[in-house]
Amino acid sequence: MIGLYTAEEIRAAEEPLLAETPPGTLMQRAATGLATVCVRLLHGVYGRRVALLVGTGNNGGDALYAGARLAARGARVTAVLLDAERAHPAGLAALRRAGGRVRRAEGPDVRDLVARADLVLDGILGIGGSGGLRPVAAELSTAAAEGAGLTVAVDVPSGIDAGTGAVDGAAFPAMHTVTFGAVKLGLVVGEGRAHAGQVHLVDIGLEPHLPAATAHQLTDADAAARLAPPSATDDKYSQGVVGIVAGSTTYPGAGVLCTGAALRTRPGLVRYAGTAADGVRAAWPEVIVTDGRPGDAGRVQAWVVGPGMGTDAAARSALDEVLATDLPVVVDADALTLLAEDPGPVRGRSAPTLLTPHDREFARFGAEVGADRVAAARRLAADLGCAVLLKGEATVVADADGAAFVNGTGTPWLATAGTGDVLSGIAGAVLATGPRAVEAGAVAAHLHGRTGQLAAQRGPLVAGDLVRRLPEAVGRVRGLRPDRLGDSEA
Ligand SMILES: NC(=O)C1=CN([C@@H]2O[C@H](COP(=O)(O)OP(=O)(O)OC[C@H]3O[C@@H](n4cnc5c(N)ncnc54)[C@H](O)[C@@H]3O)[C@@H](O)[C@H]2O)[C@@H](O)CC1
Ligand SMILES: [K+]
Repeated sequence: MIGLYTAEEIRAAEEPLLAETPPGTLMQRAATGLATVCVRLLHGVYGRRVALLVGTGNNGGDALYAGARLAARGARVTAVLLDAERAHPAGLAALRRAGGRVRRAEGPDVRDLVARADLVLDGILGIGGSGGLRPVAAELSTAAAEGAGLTVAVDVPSGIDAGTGAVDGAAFPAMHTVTFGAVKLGLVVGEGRAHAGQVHLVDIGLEPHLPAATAHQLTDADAAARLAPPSATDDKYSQGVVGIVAGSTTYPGAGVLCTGAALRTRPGLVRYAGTAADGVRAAWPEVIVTDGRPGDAGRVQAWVVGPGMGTDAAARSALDEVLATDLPVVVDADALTLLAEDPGPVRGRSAPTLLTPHDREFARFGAEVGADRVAAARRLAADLGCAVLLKGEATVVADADGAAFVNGTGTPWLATAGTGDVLSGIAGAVLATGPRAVEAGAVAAHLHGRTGQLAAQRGPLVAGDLVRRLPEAVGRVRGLRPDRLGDSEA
């Protein structure tokens, strides 16, 4: 698992490391790593035009020292100082010694210089920044984005909150972020995720000083450990039997998709109970189907309740029946709408329980999600005493004790009808194998995202494509490199 940290946690870990190393050591490590990534991304350095956007803190120092290294290798480097009197003096001297040029941010030609660069390094603000970019910095960031060159953020894209990913005003839009010591939470969630682009982690020796992370991102290997194939001694009952209560005569498709996703994730045995029984039976002859109550379906190890089931009295009664069991439950869609009216039955549960709201469903429980998505998921989880999977571009899963996961897989093509029904089916299948609810949610989100990426390789996807591609996605998750940070390179 990849640990995700706030700016405060990073600063606390840096203190002892700074004390035990000669002055400037960490900045040199950071700048060396940064320059190395830039060389790789540029596919050669000689003659390339590099613009450094340099703020007043150590983040600007990192950019200046990295720029000096690139200049020494023949790049044409210009540092653009946002506050000429307060730029890192030793970094400036190093850049000048290496043949780099230095200029102020003011002037009509600066925008052009930035837009024409092959590489723009954002050293405006690091983890010491607060609030959005000031006007000149914002204008130059826009020029960088509109230009033809690579945009690379130093440590964090300037203007994002490193701990939450919130953007208050303007922020630097990076294609790549080279981050130091540990991955900051704000690089993988909320608006910060889109601004960070691909994240590259540079080791500066911080790891021994880092606390145990309270937020993580799963790798493929982590997810694969929860998606192990059946052993030789398994039978159809021993792999986690899933019960699905989803779909209705009005929305049979939700039942078909949710059931199919559970079946394709963990094809031991899936049972279905609900009024979409005919549709489910026709689509999935492998499933044991009843049009009666959940209790009529037979024994299961976990329930999924909600997608397309409606919100009438019969749906409420089915939800209450499922929640009254001592079995793990995934609560989704219509069941969330019902639950928001009276969350009592979830508060009293001791078995693993996972709620899977999107933002509007989340708000029905009393508060908007807001800019800090991890905090929002933690808050609702603590309030209800269960795990909460908050869907989004980077899905967040949090537990009542504060443990959180931020998903790193997926594609914007997943924003289409029925993909949520697929996610809850996957989550039910994983939950039936016995993990904590928060872990099941994290594995399900990871696999769902990977399946989306796989299906999107062939163009636009619909939810049924996800169900079809799930077995292949499970296989790929088992086989991929173990050290990937979502789509990013660690
Ligand atoms: N502490 C260390 O040992 C290391 C720090 N490193 C770098 O240092 C960075 C942190 O350095 P700093 O603590 O100097 O912080 P920053 O480089 O983030 O800069 C903070 C400065 O910016 C000003 N500022 C804050 N918000 C602003 C805004 N919205 N607009 C304009 N100015 C604003 C502050 O007044 C302060 O002077 C890290 O992100 C990393 O890049 C690395 O060199 C590795 C080692
Ligand atoms: K930066």
